[in-house]
Amino acid sequence: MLKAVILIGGPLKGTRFRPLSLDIPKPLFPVAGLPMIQHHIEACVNVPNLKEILILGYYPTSELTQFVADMVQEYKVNIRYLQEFTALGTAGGLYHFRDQIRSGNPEAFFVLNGDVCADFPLVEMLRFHQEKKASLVTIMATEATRQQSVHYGCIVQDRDTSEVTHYVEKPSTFVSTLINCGVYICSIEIFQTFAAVFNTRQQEYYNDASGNGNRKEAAVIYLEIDVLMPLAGTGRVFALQTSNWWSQLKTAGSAIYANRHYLELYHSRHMDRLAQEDFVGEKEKEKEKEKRCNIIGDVYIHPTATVHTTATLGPNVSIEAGAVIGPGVRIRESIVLSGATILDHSLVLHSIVGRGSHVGQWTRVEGTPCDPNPNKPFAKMDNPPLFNSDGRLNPSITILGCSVKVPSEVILLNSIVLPYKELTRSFKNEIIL
Ligand SMILES: Nc1nc2c(ncn2[C@@H]2O[C@H](COP(=O)(O)OP(=O)(O)O[C@H]3O[C@H](CO)[C@@H](O)[C@H](O)[C@@H]3O)[C@@H](O)[C@H]2O)c(=O)[nH]1
Repeated sequence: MLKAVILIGGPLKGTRFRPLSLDIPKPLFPVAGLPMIQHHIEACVNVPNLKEILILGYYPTSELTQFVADMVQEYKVNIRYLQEFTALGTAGGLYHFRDQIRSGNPEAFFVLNGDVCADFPLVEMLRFHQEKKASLVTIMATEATRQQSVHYGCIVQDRDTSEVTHYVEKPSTFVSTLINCGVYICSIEIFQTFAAVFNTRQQEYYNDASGNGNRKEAAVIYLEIDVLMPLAGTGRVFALQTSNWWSQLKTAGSAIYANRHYLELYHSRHMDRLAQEDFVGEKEKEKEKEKRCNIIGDVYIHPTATVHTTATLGPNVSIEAGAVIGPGVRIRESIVLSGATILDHSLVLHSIVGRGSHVGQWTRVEGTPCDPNPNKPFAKMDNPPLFNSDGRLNPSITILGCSVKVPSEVILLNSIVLPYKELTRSFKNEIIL
């Protein structure tokens, strides 16, 4: 039997996702029509013999209750949210909730960072992990560019055995272009390693009574620094390199990128989720066309959204529940959240329109894509800071927080608008507080 753990962190961790994480916990932000971590859950339920999914974080339980209930209903699998009493690090929660993870005697469990998106090769990882009899942990790994690799966990691997011989978490100088994707499968014996780290921590904690404020919280354990780094080179950690699509999902800009890739994955797994003509039977096609808007490429439209027949959506657009899209509207590479309204003939490009926001007529809402450099093989998304060194806003996607009002006939370019703001004019490269 197998289990899976999804690490979602807590409210303070989602700061780069503001203003979108102000009204919804970041792990529940919808990408391609599903809350971000529902994609993880879907990948997990497709693994044969996986009996339980535990979501670990330090968000208040009330923020996850409805989501967990919906997931249990949808996938008919045990799913629970376990709240850490404080941020315990990427392995502190695994150790703290060890009894819940070990109950039922699983042979192994997956650990997935909640802030990555991917075509998760979980079944392949399981097979690989089972072949490597000595393995305590198998890491999903991918190739990055030399420059970008240092922002990730870097892996040196024996090419013949796939053993991880050296591991450095976010090194200050180049180590390897093979990086940790934040997705693992662990044998149950890993808890002995966690226990050893925990006990050492306890000792350090009680030995350091200096009161100088440097005392580390005894229960905090980082999987990467406290477990993977010391285990590398002992023959107990392996890495499975994948060429599947993978990215971090740290910023709102990366949500647009993730949206595009998850929509693309629906081609092979969930054609029913894509608003396309292909899957309408020949006979119905003409009838359907009459009431459908114009769809270009991959588009997701929630069944409760209303889209005017003269609107044109796509490619790579998600329209969430209850959104209203007026006549002649054009939307590309964007996410329109629930209850938002886009009035007649407006244009939305590379943007996220927040929950319940309102965009007037003949208005242009436009951002700059933050895609990986297409000319560099293995390039990942950059996660640039909000401001560059001259104090200027780095061009990024345009984001409207929840319940923002944008008037008719204005242009909003590369801007971030905080929730509940009523704009009265055009803005360019600004954060509107
Ligand atoms: N439950 C819980 N989850 C946590 C905690 N701290 C972080 N997490 C979750 O663990 C994941 C990774 O945490 P970060 O601290 O943000 O690490 P990172 O910078 O993303 O780096 C990690 O992921 C990279 C791949 O995306 C890796 O390359 C890198 O080695 C490392 O594992 C995120 O989903 C985050 O929400 C915690 O205290 N408790």
